Amino acid sequence: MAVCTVYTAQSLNSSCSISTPSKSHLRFHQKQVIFFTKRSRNTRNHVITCSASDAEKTVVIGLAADSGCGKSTFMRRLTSVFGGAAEPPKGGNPDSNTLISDMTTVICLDDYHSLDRTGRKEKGVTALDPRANDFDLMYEQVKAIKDGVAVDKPIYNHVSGLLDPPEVIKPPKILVIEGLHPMYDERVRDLLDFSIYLDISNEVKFAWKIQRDMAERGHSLESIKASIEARKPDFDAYIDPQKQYADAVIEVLPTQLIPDDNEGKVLRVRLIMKEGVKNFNPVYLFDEGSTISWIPCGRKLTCSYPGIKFTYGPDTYFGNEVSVLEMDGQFDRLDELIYVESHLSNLSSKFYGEVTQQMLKHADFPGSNNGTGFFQTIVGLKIRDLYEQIVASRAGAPVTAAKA
Ligand SMILES: Nc1ncnc2c1ncn2[C@@H]1O[C@H](COP(=O)(O)OP(=O)(O)OP(=O)(O)O)[C@@H](O)[C@H]1O
Ligand SMILES: O=C(CO)[C@H](O)[C@H](O)COP(=O)(O)O
Repeated sequence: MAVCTVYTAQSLNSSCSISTPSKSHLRFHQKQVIFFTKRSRNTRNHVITCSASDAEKTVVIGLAADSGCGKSTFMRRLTSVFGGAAEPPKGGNPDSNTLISDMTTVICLDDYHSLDRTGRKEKGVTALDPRANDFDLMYEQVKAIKDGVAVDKPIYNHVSGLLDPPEVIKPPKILVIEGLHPMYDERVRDLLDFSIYLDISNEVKFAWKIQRDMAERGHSLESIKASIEARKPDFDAYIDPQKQYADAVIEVLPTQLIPDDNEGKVLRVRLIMKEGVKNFNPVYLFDEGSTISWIPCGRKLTCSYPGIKFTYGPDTYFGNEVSVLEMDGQFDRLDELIYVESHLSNLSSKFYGEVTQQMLKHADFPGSNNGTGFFQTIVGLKIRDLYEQIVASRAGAPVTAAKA
């Protein structure tokens, strides 16, 4: 008996084909709703390909980071740039990890855990281990969404530690896949139009974990230390290496402005931007390509100890040419951020002061007084610009026939 799945096409122009062992290659022109047999053990060798017209294809963004490293906060800043509030699917599983707004759908890759909490314990693997994740399904579903086809995505329930029944994800304008492994599998990586890695140094990760898990969740210092230590080998093996593939990396380190600081409160944040990425022009300070060091604490920016220092310049990162914008220190007054903003170029803002406006709007989010919030907001604007460029270039280009 064949297993049937309903795929709803986003676009009236979606073009689909199915190749089966018996009927070599059938093509469909999509009208509204299509019923297809899904590739399964019972329908061996059925391959279904279905794509929206190029102009309507979903733009896919990857955001990688370890747990507790600011992905949700970044996503809230990003969706705000697009103007809408993101909410879980209406009427769905209350423990869904998905967030939907007018323009964006954010899915959490934890939903592709193939082993639930008990399964991982029995097999002695962590959630970071590729063996605990279903990359084939992740690839098939992200590809389907990119091609304009809705999917039944599983849900990993963080409350129960179980895999819940799936939820339908319809193709949005922008799909963000966030989690531990968006750039781990080459097939998934190739689907990304832009990728970001949040690289939080161990010292800072520890400080944030203590703040959240001790203060907000009642965990003990020892248990937090033990959990970080237990994850570290797999983090080093499977998560950290993904940063080499990212188009932008936000690196968060302890400050260099306070000698031997180990509090992790004042941060040095580096925005590492790959050169030559399609539809992405790195931000620069004063003079593109030059090496600049700037302490803006004068008449226009209030700085208390230890002050603020910006640096900017070209560098290499995993063999790639990059531009790096760095901010060490923190802002005293967010409204004065406009002074810094006005010295940066290629921000992709739509009006003078947009970065400052976004920062003021979310002044209560973690990291709003330092480079984490500032650079996350800038990357949000760059993603909006990338999306608009992709859409504009598709609109200008002749519609290509879908490939089977
Ligand atoms: N920029 C920041 N500055 C200070 N603390 C931060 C910052 N970003 C995140 N945090 C701390 O880390 C915690 C986790 O942040 P967030 O929920 O955004 O991370 P996450 O990667 O989505 O976590 P998880 O994967 O566990 O859901 C926050 O509650 C806060 O304590
Ligand atoms: O690394 C993680 C990503 O968020 C989680 O630890 C993983 O998803 C397992 O979740 P839980 O601890 O709720 O079972």
